[in-house]
Amino acid sequence: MVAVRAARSLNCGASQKFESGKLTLLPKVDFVALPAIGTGSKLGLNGCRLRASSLGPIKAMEESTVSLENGCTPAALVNGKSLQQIGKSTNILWHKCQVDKVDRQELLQQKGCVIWITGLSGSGKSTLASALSRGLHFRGNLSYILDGDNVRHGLNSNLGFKAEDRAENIRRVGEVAKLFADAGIICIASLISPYRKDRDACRALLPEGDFIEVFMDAPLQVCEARDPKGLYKLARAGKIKGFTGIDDPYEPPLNSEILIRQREDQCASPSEMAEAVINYLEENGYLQA
Ligand SMILES: Nc1ncnc2c1ncn2[C@@H]1O[C@H](COP(=O)(O)OS(=O)(=O)O)[C@@H](OP(=O)(O)O)[C@H]1O
Ligand SMILES: Nc1ncnc2c1ncn2[C@@H]1O[C@H](COP(=O)(O)OP(=O)(O)O)[C@@H](O)[C@H]1O
Repeated sequence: MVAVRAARSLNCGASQKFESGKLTLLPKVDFVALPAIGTGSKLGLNGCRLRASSLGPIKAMEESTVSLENGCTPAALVNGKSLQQIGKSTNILWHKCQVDKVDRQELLQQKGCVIWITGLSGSGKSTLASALSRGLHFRGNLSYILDGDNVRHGLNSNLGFKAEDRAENIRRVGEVAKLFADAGIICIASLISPYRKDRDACRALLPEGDFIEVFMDAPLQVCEARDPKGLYKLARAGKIKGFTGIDDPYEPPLNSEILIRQREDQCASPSEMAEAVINYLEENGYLQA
């Protein structure tokens, strides 16, 4: 069963768009020939035009003067803007770009947001992420998946599974997802993300509504019976310590935007789950600029 908060819920029957597990091919995006860029020229995708305000000549660099106090300490002001300290970074300045999120969204004809899929190992997070990305692609919407397993192959390869490492894993993915959303992309983050506090911190990074939490509500028995990687077996045998659901906690969301309830005898197909999320996005205006 799939329950969607603030949008209509979906039952398990197949729909036209996802008949027999297949996605209907919708018209693809057309690319137009790009004119030479200069003052007043416009370029776009799908007939979309950039806002005229974006197209003025771009200054290579604002004249910046950093005055030094006492010979070595940077002053608090650069061109009237104050330098900041963020965490361990001192004397940093936020640079604004002439092309902003609204411009990128107009180009892509969609709104950037984060679909955050959380649940136990084996609950179907990666399966949903993949079906969703495919469904969006065939509709002409740009998405990108940040999968926990995959991100741990690179950006987060220095992190393990202790609570602090999981928290840092989620924090980094939350920050990257925020950048993707700012790029106008529908970012699909698929991680166990077992702690409520860490997920809520990611939610707080984004504008209201742009963090859409999807809870894969599959009981441990269902996930353990699936055990596609054999990890539950190893955890039960004591060969993996601190495995989520076995000897490490999972805190389910209390109020996720979308709930996907899976039981042995009642399980929506991957394309039905994807359709529920796409419906939510459509009904909440994310699939148009
Ligand atoms: N101790 C322990 N606990 C849970 N999971 C473990 C563990 N060790 C390895 N794995 C594998 O790592 C995948 C989860 O990575 P995540 O980045 O999503 O985890 S977390 O959000 O930081 O908790 C997870 O992938 P999924 O099965 O796709 O969820 C597991 O394959
Ligand atoms: N809706 C579903 N119905 C039946 N099996 C599913 C469903 N979603 C996922 N599975 C199966 O469950 C297993 C775990 O799915 P996966 O997406 O890898 O989970 P996770 O990413 O949460 O670890 C896979 O073998 C997958 O084929």
